Amino acid sequence: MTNMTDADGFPILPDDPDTDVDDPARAPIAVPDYPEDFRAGFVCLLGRPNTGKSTLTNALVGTKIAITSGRPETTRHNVRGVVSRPDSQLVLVDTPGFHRPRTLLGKRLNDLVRETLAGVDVIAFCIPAGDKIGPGDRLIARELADLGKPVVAVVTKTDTVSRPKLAQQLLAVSELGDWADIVPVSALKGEQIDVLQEVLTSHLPPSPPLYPTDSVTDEPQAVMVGELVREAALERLRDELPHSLAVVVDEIVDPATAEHAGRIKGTGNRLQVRVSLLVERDSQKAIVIGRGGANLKAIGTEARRGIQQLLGRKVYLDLHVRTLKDWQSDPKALAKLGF
Ligand SMILES: Nc1nc2c(ncn2[C@@H]2O[C@H](COP(=O)(O)OP(=O)(O)OP(=O)(O)O)[C@@H](O)[C@H]2O)c(=O)[nH]1
Repeated sequence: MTNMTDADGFPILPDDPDTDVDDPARAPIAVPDYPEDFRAGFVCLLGRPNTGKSTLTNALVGTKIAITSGRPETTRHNVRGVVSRPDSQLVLVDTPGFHRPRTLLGKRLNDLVRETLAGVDVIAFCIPAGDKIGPGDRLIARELADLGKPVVAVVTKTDTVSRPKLAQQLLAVSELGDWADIVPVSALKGEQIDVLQEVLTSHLPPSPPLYPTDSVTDEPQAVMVGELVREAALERLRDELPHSLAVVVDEIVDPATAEHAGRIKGTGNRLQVRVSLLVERDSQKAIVIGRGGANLKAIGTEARRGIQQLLGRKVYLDLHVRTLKDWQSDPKALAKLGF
């Protein structure tokens, strides 16, 4: 390594002819010194909806970055978290659930999953300890067998079953495919998380760190803010609006640095966050707003709490409900929403 450093004190790395410059995610970044045997790479958490992928991502990274909820299919973005340790860096890609395409949105999600898998070093296939292995799991196992990548079978939610049941499930999972390893974990209780970290890291290639070693996620702040709002909305609306809700962060204005400082009266130095909740029909708009605005108020309160925790400062959250007709089946609308 060279002794030259940039303005922030990071060493400036020499050009590396082996670097795949076409893939920005693989390009080395300037980082403080790292050991020669450092390992780094991407891991993708995969599994049917509701198998605990988001919760496990959060447990591995140690900070809330992916959304979780009791409802299936809540993860629409590939949220990445970075686990940095002295000898390794694990970049987590939390994928949307694998499911049969219903709307165009469903189809896009599956394409996204396959695209994601092509670029990772190791795959973690999540199967809950208490769920019977079904056709969905077999479908995923078949797809994974052809990839030629190491797959670690992760038996999740071990706190929900007895020891004998867990032993049975481990046996059933071992018969489902040819796994590099099988690791039982409870993300909720924090059990075996370190073991899973070790096992996943063992499948990473030798590589310099891929991200600054202090970063938790590479998701733009706005996406994380949007996910927190969507999580709060899904929790509040339960069965009323399963899949027709999208969230767009219109604007995040910091009065301390913005040119038009203090645009909203009475909000002081709070960060001003404007978010639109998009529904497909006007009737759904009424549901989101609720009687006397009760739903919107509750969603705002819950989301603001999460955003303040995430950003570590007071936030003024401005929520709008808008109708964008049939957004789930409109490719232009989908592209605009980042799908
Ligand atoms: N008891 C228990 N519950 C868990 C555990 N991990 C996740 N859960 C619960 O299982 C449900 C689904 O978890 P998620 O992490 O949202 O699952 P997911 O696979 O990311 O779901 P999708 O985003 O729909 O694909 C939530 O209610 C979690 O609280 C665990 O270790 N133990």
